[in-house]
Amino acid sequence: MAVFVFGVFLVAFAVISYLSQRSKIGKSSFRQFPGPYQLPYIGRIHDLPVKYMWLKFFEWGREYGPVYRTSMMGDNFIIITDEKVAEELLVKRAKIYSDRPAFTSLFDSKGNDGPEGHLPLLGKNKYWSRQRRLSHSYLIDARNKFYNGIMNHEAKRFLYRLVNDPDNFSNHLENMASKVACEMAYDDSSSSTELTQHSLRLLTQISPAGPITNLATPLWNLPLCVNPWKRAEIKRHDEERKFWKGVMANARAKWEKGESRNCFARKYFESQTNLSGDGEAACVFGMVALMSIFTVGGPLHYFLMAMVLHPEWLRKCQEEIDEQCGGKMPTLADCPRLPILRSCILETMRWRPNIPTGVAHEVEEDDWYDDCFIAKGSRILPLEWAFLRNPEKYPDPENYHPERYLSSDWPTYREPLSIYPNMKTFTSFGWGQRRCMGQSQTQDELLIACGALCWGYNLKNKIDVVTGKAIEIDTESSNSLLIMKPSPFEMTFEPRSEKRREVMIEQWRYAEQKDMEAREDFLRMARREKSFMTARSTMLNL
Ligand code: HEM
Repeated sequence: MAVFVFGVFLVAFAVISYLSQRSKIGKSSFRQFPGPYQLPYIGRIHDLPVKYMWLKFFEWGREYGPVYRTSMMGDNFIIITDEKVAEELLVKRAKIYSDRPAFTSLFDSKGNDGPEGHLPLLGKNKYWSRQRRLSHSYLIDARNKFYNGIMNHEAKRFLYRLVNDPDNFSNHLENMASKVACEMAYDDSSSSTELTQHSLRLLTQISPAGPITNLATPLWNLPLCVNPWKRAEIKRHDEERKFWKGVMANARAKWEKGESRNCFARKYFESQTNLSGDGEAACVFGMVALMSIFTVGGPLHYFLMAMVLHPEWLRKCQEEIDEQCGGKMPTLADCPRLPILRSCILETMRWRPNIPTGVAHEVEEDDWYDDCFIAKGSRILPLEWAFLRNPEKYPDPENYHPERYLSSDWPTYREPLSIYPNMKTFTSFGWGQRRCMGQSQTQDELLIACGALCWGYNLKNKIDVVTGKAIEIDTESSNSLLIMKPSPFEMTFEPRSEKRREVMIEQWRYAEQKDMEAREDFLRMARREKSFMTARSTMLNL
């Protein structure tokens, strides 16, 4: 019976959406964008591979031009493959191009029913606007006041872990990013592993390669008793909220005892905000923390890969660091003197972009571009993979060329090298009012982490013990989630010298000891102050 009802529903839905699409387009005397022939309702969903979907979009871009249309399951898509068009629509016309499309396999992803959602996925509503403003100001504050120390500390831990357990590098680098995020949000990194797990579950849930309901969207509306996807999402959703609210409650308890150091939670408890309460704040900080794991982890994986494949660039980074940082691990203060390192990082992110499909915006009103009609509700996809493979801006785009930022022979070269290249205008961070808020954090964290890796290690292919030959790395194989990460690969981390190995061990032991002492000193002071305040108020009440 359920299958019959579902079948009727599907057919009715297909007919209605086909007719409404036709009537809308028919109403307009304007041209339509070119694009592949669309089948009623399903559009071209059958052409889109779940794996590496961006490659198909890229191929269509070559066939149909810089802006083309397609559709899937009743949703219209406008795919942009030229950054000038993205600039025109998503930045200059941001007023109507800053909404987000709904994610079918999440409950109320746009936040129409309340504020406790996922900030990057919220529609353009009052919750998004206040949460964005708040997190933006907290991230700036963290950059100015305290995250440098956290990043340095975690980079030292990372290098130390690689000395002892190099084969597990992928987990170590994600854990480093997660610990930085947890410290920034809660002054407590003990939940970093759990945060990473929640990140992966959410990322899977919203990616085309996740549950089938992301593509076969009508399945999401089946009754709960025959809907395993919705039941799984209820579980994931509840566990995620329980986790976020749990860490927030711990942060509040710590703050109430006066034992919380600089972090987002403390700033929130101490200031007036227009959030609705701890529940909303828990979601904002949880989400910002969660956003920083795979976004930083992906480029770090690819940086390692690039350095193994291009030892000449590793050597150049090492020479630059040795000359400019006085034999020490680089810090943010060294950034202006490290253009080669910055170029290698940026080129890594161009060569293997983190979010290759880009993140879709939704247009709120009917609009026209170049005489072509864009219907209200269309999803606008700025195809990042295509922007970063534009041969005019990035000659020989398939290959790794950090020199494109270092030599005036290349179109992307810009002076002074103490400032450029940087990530400020890099398209990967999105567009207009929805542009990423983590760009500075990414730039700083990658500089510290990649700088530390080059300073500490020679990065090489792993040698097969049987054949004695180098194990090749497949640079094209990756996950197919919204945030890209390479398929597992092997490599060798060889300390640059025995002395450097000892320094990496010693500097972590020292940093760990100092961190423990700083925490204990802070606690001692906090407790002393608290007992002083208690005694004072008792005296005043006498
Ligand atoms: C390589 C690193 C990163 C890349 C490539 C990246 C990319 C993006 C992109 C493409 C968007 C959507 C922009 C749009 O809709 O036009 C976005 C949004 C966002 N990013 Fe990032 N991101 C990165 C790192 C981070 C980090 C570390 C954080 C954490 C602080 C972060 C927090 C956010 C937030 C909160 C949004 C939502 C903005 C909104 O919807 O208003 N991102 N990011």
